[in-house]
Amino acid sequence: MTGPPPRHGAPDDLPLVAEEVSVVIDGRPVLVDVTVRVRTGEVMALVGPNGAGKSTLLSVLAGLRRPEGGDVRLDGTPTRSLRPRVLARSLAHVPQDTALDFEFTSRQVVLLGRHPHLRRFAPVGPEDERIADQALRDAGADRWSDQEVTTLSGGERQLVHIAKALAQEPRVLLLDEPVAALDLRHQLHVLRLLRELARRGTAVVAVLHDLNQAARFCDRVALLHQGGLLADGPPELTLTRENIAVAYGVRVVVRHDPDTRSPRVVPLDIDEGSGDTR
Ligand SMILES: Nc1ncnc2c1ncn2[C@@H]1O[C@H](COP(=O)(O)OP(=O)(O)OP(=O)(O)O)[C@@H](O)[C@H]1O
Repeated sequence: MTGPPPRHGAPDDLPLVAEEVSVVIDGRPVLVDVTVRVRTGEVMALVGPNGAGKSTLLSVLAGLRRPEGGDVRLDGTPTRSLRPRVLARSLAHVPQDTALDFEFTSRQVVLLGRHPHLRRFAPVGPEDERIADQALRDAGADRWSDQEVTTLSGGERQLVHIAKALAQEPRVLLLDEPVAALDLRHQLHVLRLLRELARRGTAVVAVLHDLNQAARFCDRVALLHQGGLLADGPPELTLTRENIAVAYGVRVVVRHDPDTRSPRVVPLDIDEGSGDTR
């Protein structure tokens, strides 16, 4: 496993903070006064209906989109004042769309994750290669190391992009639907990997659609609804029948699952007249 050694005793460490962030696209408010504090050693799920603003918020957190209002700070410094290369030494972002149209092998793509750490124009060295190979193994993508990424399946490509982010050895890891294209085994592999990264001191934020995965694998769930945070806290406090009805317009029951020891959301029916109908 790549990454920093386990860190203990810093539960209040907040490397990345977004304060009252607002985003307007084509005159329409997409995020409204959203405050998110990303904690070291924690896996945070970002959930919410389609179009709620999850990817937009993630790209704001990643410093890829400048918000119209509010501020994002990395270790207290506004991300807008950091050069992308400097930001990339601390923060990695795995986008939803991982399509690539250049003829790189998986290993070459993963080695790109080392570039923020290299001196300008310096080639990758043996240590970078070791870290990249370890990242490929950790992500479960080493089988395709020498295969061109344009020839990979969607799920294989997703794992390679996760490996690239691991090779960056970030303190903050942001992932947009990281398990969306993966089969059951690879979903579990990646979700367990995120937990292990958090245990070793990484701050992890993942956009997820599966509320039961969020409940089981995440310490905290932030529920976005119409561009605002409807709830933010431990899964059992955010994934309630009431919150889910408001956000998704779906009637559910929430049970305690004795096998996973976490809340389990069972959808019953669409609740006509409520939910995100923007
Ligand atoms: N470039 C853009 N131009 C116009 N509208 C946009 C643009 N980017 C985002 N939006 C709108 O902003 C809203 C939030 O989009 P976003 O992708 O953040 O949602 P999401 O919660 O990630 O959705 P999903 O679960 O479907 O991926 C949507 O209504 C979307 O149509």
